Amino acid sequence: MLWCSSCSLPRFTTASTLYKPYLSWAQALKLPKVSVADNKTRLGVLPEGLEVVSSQDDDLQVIETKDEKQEHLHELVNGAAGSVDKKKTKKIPVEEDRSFESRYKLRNGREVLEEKAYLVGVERKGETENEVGFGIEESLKELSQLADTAGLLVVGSTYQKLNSPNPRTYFGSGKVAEIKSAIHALGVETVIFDDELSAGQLRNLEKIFGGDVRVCDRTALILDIFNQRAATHEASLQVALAQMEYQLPRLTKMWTHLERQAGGQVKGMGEKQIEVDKRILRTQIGILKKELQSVRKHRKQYRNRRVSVPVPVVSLVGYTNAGKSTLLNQLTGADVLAEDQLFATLDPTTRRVQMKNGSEFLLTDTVGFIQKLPTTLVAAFRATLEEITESSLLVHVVDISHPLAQQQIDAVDKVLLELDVSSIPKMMVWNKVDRVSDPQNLKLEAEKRGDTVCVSALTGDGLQEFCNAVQEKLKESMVWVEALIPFDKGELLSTIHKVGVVDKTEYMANGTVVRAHVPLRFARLLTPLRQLCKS
Ligand SMILES: Nc1nc2c(ncn2[C@@H]2O[C@H](COP(=O)(O)OP(=O)(O)OP(=O)(O)O)[C@@H](O)[C@H]2O)c(=O)[nH]1
Ligand SMILES: [Mg+2]
Repeated sequence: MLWCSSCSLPRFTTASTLYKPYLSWAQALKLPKVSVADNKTRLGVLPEGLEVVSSQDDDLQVIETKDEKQEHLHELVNGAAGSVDKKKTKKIPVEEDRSFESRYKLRNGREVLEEKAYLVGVERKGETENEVGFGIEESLKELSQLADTAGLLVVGSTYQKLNSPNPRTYFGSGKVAEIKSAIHALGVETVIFDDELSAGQLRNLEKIFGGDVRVCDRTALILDIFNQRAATHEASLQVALAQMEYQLPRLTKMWTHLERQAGGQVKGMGEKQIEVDKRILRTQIGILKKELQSVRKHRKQYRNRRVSVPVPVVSLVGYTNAGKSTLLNQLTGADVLAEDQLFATLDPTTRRVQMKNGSEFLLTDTVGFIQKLPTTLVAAFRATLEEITESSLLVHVVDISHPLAQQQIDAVDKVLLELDVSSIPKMMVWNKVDRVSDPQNLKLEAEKRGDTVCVSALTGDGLQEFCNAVQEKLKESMVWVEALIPFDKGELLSTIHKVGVVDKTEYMANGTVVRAHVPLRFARLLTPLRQLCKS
């Protein structure tokens, strides 16, 4: 994760040339961004190996005595020393003796040292789970996966029961002190909160934790992942927009250090600077929105062209990591990136699925959802998600082998509600059945529910049933027609086979009688031929 060198906010890099307002401290040092062995040492990865940039000799020692120090730290955190509460501070399982070398990861073609991260969450008093049913430990586990996806190394986590967060520091002073001693003992570089923090909370916590320790929240982490993964121009623009909208309210008080430096004699100087910064950011937001509009216009034209052949569009939606891209790849031979990480897909990909009976539908893979999805992101991705709103059928893909499958379903339904797609027919796919202990029983349960199919996108099990179910479901949004197609209009007949669901064809002396479900727009085209059939 990169950080702004002049303020306490995460620095979001982006492919967009429009947005490069800040330098990270690593860039300021003209070094590839790497992590630190403790709070003072800065290391640069050079082709020849490690170079210690810090001039302090004792920093060198820290690296050499790493294992010893690590042991000592474990003692500290596990309660042998220091004030860390054994019950509430839990180490997320990581390899105990992860060597210094193994912390190196290849990212964007460059070897970098993983930053050490510490996770912090809150359990509301009287609530054992949040609004979509995630308990605090489950939510922290997911946060840990997010951190891993972002390239961070989670070394510990903690949570506390609270009535309501402290407006200044989120937690009370006792808990903040406890976190401080834990993160210093572990040599943590980034503290990640599971809930959104205000600008003031971010600044105050960084001040208390001191040194180079950075504080961020779940939203910033997700934005960072999206930023790393945005592959197309449109995705980069959307993420940049979401990042700026996230930063705008957090600029408050960023410049108050100017007033302090001037001995308080230039009161209001910080205020003015905030206004200037906000204006610059707003201007950049405006430029980005315009650029996005033009990119979207272009995409819409392309989509309209596609719509002129009325092949039904089926959209895959679902929780991140449910297996949407794997399903698309299996059915269409596409090579969309599918991996065991969160938010592997950001851009919608559409491919044609051809059935054995000649029917076709277009299958669209979309960005995955997650609980506590930042509203700024939902808004930024609304245009991409337009693909969903214009589809004939939504297929909700669920990782049924996940212990929190039901909670994930609820979280997806919540986002779908925000997108206002209730009028579009929906069906459910229980994916990853190869990982459940009793697939037969699961299949019976799915049958009982209706509109639910069990598949394994990985092994291909159940894919034929899935396609059949999609066709049945698509019929709901189509109209029934009976038409006489003259023999010289053979191409029309093949289009009916492609875009509709044909029930029966009968060859007559003057043409072919076809009985089928077809999309409404196409049925209108067939009106004269339907009359022929009746006469
Ligand atoms: N065992 C098993 N693993 C699967 C199956 N389907 C997908 N996976 C694995 O689950 C992981 C996530 O799959 P993706 O297809 O990337 O999931 P996604 O829903 O597209 O995820 P996002 O793009 O992050 O929203 C990958 O490691 C897949 O190999 C399945 O049916 N069985
Ligand atoms: Mg995907």
